[in-house]
Amino acid sequence: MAALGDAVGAHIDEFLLPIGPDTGRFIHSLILAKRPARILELGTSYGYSTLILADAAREVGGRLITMDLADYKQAHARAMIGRAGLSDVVEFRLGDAVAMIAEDPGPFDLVLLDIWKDLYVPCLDAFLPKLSDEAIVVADNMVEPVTARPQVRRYREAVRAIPELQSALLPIGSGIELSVRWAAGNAKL
Ligand SMILES: C[S@@+](CC[C@H](N)C(=O)[O-])C[C@H]1O[C@@H](n2cnc3c(N)ncnc32)[C@H](O)[C@@H]1O
Repeated sequence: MAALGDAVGAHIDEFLLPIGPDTGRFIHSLILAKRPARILELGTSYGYSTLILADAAREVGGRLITMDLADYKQAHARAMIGRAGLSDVVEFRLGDAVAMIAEDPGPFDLVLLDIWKDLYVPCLDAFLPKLSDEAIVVADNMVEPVTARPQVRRYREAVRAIPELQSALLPIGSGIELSVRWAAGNAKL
């Protein structure tokens, strides 16, 4: 079994690893309800979650920026988005997400964090100053896979230590941490 784990680890980049249908349905509903204007996806991969985010973004007149390091994955995702007639909703950005977030002026109204798990905290640090008031951050893989738990635990600790973010772990799909930015001065608080 250990050998199988090592073999999977060596080829992890080739697997699909999508958010799955439950998390997909949840985020789709969230977008229809909150109507974010500017959505950021960290981890395009082959476009499973990109299609869901883009479909919801189109319904509410929003735009999606999606980032990934792998050109061959984004090429596939771009083709799928084209076939779905969603190309005008999505902007594909290729490169290191942490660097590309730093270059973007923001604001971000909804973020899907589904990149390699050691990058969750660096990505959080990069997009935190660019979140709009009441922005939502959905971070995937809080429960599964088990091998990612030490890294996602560090993310949960980091996100819960930020006073302007209210956070909860939801048992949806692979486990998601849902955080909302409630800044001081928000009349709803
Ligand atoms: C779990 S997959 C994303 C799955 C996708 N959200 C879905 O539901 O189909 C994580 C992705 O993060 C990408 N990635 C890893 N390191 C990155 C980095 N430094 N910058 C941008 N993307 C990166 C990988 O290429 C991989 O496609």
